[in-house]
Amino acid sequence: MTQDAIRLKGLTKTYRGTRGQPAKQALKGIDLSVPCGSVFGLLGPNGAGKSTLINILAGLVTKTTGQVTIWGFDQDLNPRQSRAAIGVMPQELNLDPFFTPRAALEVQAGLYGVPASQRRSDEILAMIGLTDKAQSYARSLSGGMRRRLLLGKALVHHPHILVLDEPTAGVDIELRQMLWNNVRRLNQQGMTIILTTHYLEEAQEMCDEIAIIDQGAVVARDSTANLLGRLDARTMVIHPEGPVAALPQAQGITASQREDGAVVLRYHSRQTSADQVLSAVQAAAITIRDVKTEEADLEDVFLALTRPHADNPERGAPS
Ligand SMILES: Nc1ncnc2c1ncn2[C@@H]1O[C@H](COP(=O)(O)OP(=O)(O)OP(=O)(O)O)[C@@H](O)[C@H]1O
Repeated sequence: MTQDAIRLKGLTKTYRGTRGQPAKQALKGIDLSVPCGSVFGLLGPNGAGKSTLINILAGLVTKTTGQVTIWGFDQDLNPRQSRAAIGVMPQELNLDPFFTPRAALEVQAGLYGVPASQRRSDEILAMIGLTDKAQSYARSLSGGMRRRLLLGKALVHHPHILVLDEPTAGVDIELRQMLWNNVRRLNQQGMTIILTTHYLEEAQEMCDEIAIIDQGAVVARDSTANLLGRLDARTMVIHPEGPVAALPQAQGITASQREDGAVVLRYHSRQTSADQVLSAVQAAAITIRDVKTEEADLEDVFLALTRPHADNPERGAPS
């Protein structure tokens, strides 16, 4: 299958105002495609519209206008097939406290019409590390175990696409690693993964492609590598051998000195090469004891794209 796992065209959502509140347009015409087999990150500040988007995909929120195609099925024309193609691990720990993990998986499989012969509850329990808790009440499970059970529930109907809404918010390192190992394995087996996260480092590490949403619109959508390449701000930090008489001076380079004596040189790699920066250092008669350069990370890109100020050159039309 070469087509997109998800395709959104002109997707809008306006929540009706309640109790005198004005209506809120949470999505303002989203065009977005998620390639099959990718790990796709959906990022954005609080209130950007990520949950609204995910809930529309999951069939939990009704869109206002636009077209949603999931695994080739138009959500309006083929609601059953499009729902069957996607599994969602929600943010909230909404589990029935009186169900055991095994029962929760079986009931969920029943809801999706998975015949008993095709259910894989034991396999899923093993994968999420809950085999020995299979018969315990959900209310006796720890927060981490509940989260794992939610992942299991999202997988009962063998979906092509797995959506994870803030899966690692507030979880410990062990659980985070377990989740990511599972996600990587599922992706290697061909599953398309869509995830929202507040941990940009995590998105940088996990996602091949990223869309950044801000105020209901896509402000960037690119491969993670390209997004990182977009910001060409560089910092070179030089630890000099001895005291510095004068800071380097050259066009395109902003030099400053830290309290520990290190000289910090900021430049843009598209205009100034590292070689030119080093020449300026030499010209200032600074002997280098140690040098390191720092590149922009996803956090820098994210801030540059979602900063609410008008003087934000990065914040242009979506690519
Ligand atoms: N049921 C609702 N009724 C009215 N407004 C809503 C409703 N749900 C969300 N909104 C508003 O729509 C906008 C987008 O919210 P949404 O929850 O989709 O954002 P988000 O990006 O998921 O944020 P967060 O990261 O904080 O979860 C916000 O302004 C929010 O207040």
